[in-house]
Amino acid sequence: MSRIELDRVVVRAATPGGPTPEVTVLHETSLELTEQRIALVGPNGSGKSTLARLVNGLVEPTSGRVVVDGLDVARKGREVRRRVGFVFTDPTAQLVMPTVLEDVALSLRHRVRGREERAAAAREVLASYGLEGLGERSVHALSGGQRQLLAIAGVLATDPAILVADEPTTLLDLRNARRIGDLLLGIPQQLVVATHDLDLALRCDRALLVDDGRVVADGAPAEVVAHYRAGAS
Ligand SMILES: Nc1ncnc2c1ncn2[C@@H]1O[C@H](COP(=O)(O)OP(=O)(O)OP(=O)(O)O)[C@@H](O)[C@H]1O
Repeated sequence: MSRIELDRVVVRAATPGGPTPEVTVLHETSLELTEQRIALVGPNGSGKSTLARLVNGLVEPTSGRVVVDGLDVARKGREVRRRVGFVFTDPTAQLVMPTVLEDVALSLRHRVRGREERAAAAREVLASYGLEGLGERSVHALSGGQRQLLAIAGVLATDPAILVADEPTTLLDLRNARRIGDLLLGIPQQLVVATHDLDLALRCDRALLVDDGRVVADGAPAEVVAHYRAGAS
């Protein structure tokens, strides 16, 4: 299993024109994440996305270090991004090619050389996610559930060691949320998922409750979710 370490990480952001010149988005945080499935829960604006984005360098610490499988994210960003796949809430953020097949083929570009071989491999990927027959379609002509499935298929096709997902089920109906949740919980890679879907969090191995830029509870999901629910009632 992979290992994600945060060593005294602080994230501050400039707020030009705001009441203060900068805000602390994440107060000093040290963590070691070695479980297979880790959920980040907490209210809107608490810092879950920030924590998730630190793992692949989309957010840089103001101070402290983030280390992924021994690689310092600030120094080895490219290698880290190869190890860490990232899934966004809105899949259109990461579907960039005109058709479904081309999009998956793009994800396979480092692993499969040759146009024909890549197209064949992309078709296999689509079939394994139940998206066969949609290869020639525009990514914009898919349902929300199909689009999120395609985005995850594309990221997993790059063969990452870790998958970080930022609210991957927020835009989906119950059935698709469940389907995507089942898929994410079933992958062999380490999963870090920021989510408001407490059923999904409860099915993880560890949960962290983030509130106002601090990890305020950390441990077994049932306890952490109960703590979160008690605070919200
Ligand atoms: N670059 C930035 N500049 C200013 N403020 C920021 C910046 N990035 C994040 N913040 C603020 O930091 C806080 C945490 O944001 P973050 O997106 O991590 O929260 P979140 O828990 O993922 O929220 P949500 O559940 O609504 O997606 C928010 O108040 C946000 O406005």
